[in-house]
Amino acid sequence: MSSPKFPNIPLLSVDDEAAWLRSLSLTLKKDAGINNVLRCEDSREVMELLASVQVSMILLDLTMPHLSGEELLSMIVRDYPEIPVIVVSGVNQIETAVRCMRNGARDYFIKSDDTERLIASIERTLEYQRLQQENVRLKERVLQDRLDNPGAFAGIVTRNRRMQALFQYLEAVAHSPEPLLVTGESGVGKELVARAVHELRGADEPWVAVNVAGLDDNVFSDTLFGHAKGAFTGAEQTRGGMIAKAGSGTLFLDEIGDLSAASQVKLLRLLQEGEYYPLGSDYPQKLRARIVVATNVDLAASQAKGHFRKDLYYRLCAHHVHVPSLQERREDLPLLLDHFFEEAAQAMSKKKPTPPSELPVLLATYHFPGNVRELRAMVYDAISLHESGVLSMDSFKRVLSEARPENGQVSPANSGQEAAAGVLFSERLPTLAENAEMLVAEAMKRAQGNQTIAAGLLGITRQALSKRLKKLTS
Ligand SMILES: Nc1ncnc2c1ncn2[C@@H]1O[C@H](COP(=O)(O)OP(=O)(O)OP(=O)(O)O)[C@@H](O)[C@H]1O
Repeated sequence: MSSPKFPNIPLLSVDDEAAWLRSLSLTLKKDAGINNVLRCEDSREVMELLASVQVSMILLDLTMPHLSGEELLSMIVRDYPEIPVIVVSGVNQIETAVRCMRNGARDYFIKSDDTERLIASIERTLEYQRLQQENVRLKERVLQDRLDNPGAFAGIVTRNRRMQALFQYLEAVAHSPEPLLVTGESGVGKELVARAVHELRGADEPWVAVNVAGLDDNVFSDTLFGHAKGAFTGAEQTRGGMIAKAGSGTLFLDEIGDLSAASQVKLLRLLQEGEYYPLGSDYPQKLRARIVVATNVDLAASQAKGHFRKDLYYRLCAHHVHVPSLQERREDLPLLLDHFFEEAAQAMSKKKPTPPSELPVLLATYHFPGNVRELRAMVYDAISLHESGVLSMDSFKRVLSEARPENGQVSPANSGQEAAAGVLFSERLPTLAENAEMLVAEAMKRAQGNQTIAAGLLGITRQALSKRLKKLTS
């Protein structure tokens, strides 16, 4: 099977020496995996070629008959200023190098130099171009405020602005070869996001998900890389491993923040080298799949504390999206509720029930530590108990009251920090009656005027709340 072209837009190498062109192409392929190179031996043909073919960069010799490299450089910079030109010349003169750089060359190398520096410069240029293209695509998307492929996100129910912006970003980076890091609290929909990216890249390719939390290093290696027959006692069959299974599709590594230190080294090597050895095999295999990783751990903090490798962290967050918690996108609650009512009723072959109108109000007072997954579980529980008529709110109320801490403190729906920080008192301590008044007002606000829900938040009966409200207004 022929390996995919890299980079997807070809490099153009211009030199009158055919043997040099051939040897440079071989070196680029062997040492940098660059296998998409156009060669041109006649400098007079370059401008015509550029008019018909798109190239990502030009490697240009200087000493050539008919049209010299310096003359050609000026013409390229004038007509195609966006194409970077790296001069690769036999001329070892500082003045020539300075002149070329002044005239618009991006870099200058002597043919007798070792090729490592040249390759590093080509890689930097390609990376710079990739980021530029990504930037342009992002700008276009933000300006147009639309999605090219909304179908890929059909499974993610939302009308939140941040989620829409996240979808636009994902469309811009979907085809990048670099890994994608998806972070967010547990149950926010990270795997759904990863699947949407897979969809964007062409869902016909395989999707392979591996939860790496708690895998010891041997199991991690065997799961991902596979092994040759007889690699260890009990290895009676060859195992292809998950990377091979993912082919050119997506390899989703969940809970990456919990990856063991030894496995972090292996993952880093895989990403750096783009290939791996199945255990007991001497034949390297190519990584072709897109790697998408997810975690609810704060990886930046984790690497700062030394729990997660810094180099791997930077490699993984080439592209990064953070999925906001459900609490940060409360406007999605009614939509998600409706979606899960439909889904659960269908799964249990029941008629979709009519939910009481106070239900979204009640749920809006809750902080949902388990995010969308928790909401989904609540709905499924309620539907399983439901017989007919209007849906009962009992199962929802039970979860909410169980979530209330023993000391009666209510976890605020819109500010986790408030509870942690406690109440700040001014110099004059408010009286108990004043405090009670403030609490009642806050509960009524959060319950959007619904007395049953407000009473639940305050841990008193509806009648007791009603009495207090009457007192306040009398
Ligand atoms: N926006 C959404 N629309 C519809 N369903 C959703 C949405 N977000 C999450 N879900 C559902 O919630 C559940 C949890 O989602 P998912 O597994 O993607 O979360 P996660 O962030 O990957 O969780 P974890 O951190 O535990 O791995 C799934 O059943 C998923 O289908």
